[in-house]
Amino acid sequence: MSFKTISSQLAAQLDKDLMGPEIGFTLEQLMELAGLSVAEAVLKEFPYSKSRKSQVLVVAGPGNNGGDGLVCARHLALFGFNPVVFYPKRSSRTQFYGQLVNQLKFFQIPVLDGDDDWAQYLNPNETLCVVDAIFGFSFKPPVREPFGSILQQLRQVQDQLPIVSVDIPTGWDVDEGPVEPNCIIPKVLVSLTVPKPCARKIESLETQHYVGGRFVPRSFANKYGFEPFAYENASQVVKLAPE
Ligand SMILES: NC(=O)C1=CN([C@@H]2O[C@H](COP(=O)(O)OP(=O)(O)OC[C@H]3O[C@@H](n4cnc5c(N)ncnc54)[C@H](OP(=O)(O)O)[C@@H]3O)[C@@H](O)[C@H]2O)[C@@H](O)CC1
Ligand SMILES: [K+]
Repeated sequence: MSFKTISSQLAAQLDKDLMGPEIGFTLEQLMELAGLSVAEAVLKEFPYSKSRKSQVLVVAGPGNNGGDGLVCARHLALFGFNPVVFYPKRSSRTQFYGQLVNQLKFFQIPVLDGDDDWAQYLNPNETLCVVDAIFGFSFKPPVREPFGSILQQLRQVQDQLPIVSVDIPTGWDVDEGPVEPNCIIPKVLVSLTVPKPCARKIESLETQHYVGGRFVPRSFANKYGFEPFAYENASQVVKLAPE
């Protein structure tokens, strides 16, 4: 396997390091770059064109993975797509999520909550892809509602409606991969900063693998045991060659 991975524990440690006193990134900075990188991966895999449908459904979870989705939706709108955000569980953990929702309203991007009819957007004739920003590296199985039934509905349409997973395919064990039955299989995985071990379980024929979250220098990458990824020019994502 040509790409290095780091465990979920080390990923959380890397996150803490980046936002610690020495380096001092804010969560908002990292989330902005993470969300932008996912939007760029969507643009590369599903090029937006005047004629083709351009609706993208972003399903956002209650944590920072969800926050990445809220940021991604805003950049998708700027890229010319028509995003719709389904945000069923809004944790009031940080007031920043509320600001991200205000920005979506500012862009007139619909933000659906738990009792809206979100499934109407699972129509492959209207929607280009679904961004899975439900859970990232803090997912602990088994899935708790309402996300179990949400994942079931995504699984049912995934062959017609491609899923783009942010950092971790939701429902997969971060280190072991799809251990639970009936996991989703994303068409695109955008690993953030560095792939986690579950990324080894994607099948390159089925899933295109990008790395995004371009915010660490070589020295920091090496400290965590990986080489910086070969981003081109100003691009915020790099596509990893299929194995
Ligand atoms: N440097 C980086 O890499 C950057 C990382 N970033 C992003 O942060 C992500 C990690 O974010 P995170 O730590 O907030 O956790 P995340 O995965 O969103 O989920 C936690 C939430 O899910 C919930 N939950 C958990 N299990 C559940 C279950 N079975 N069933 C139901 N609910 C469950 C849990 O609820 P709780 O268990 O607390 O009640 C909590 O609310 C990371 O993957 C990347 O995308 C970028 O933003 C910035 C740069
Ligand atoms: K995800």
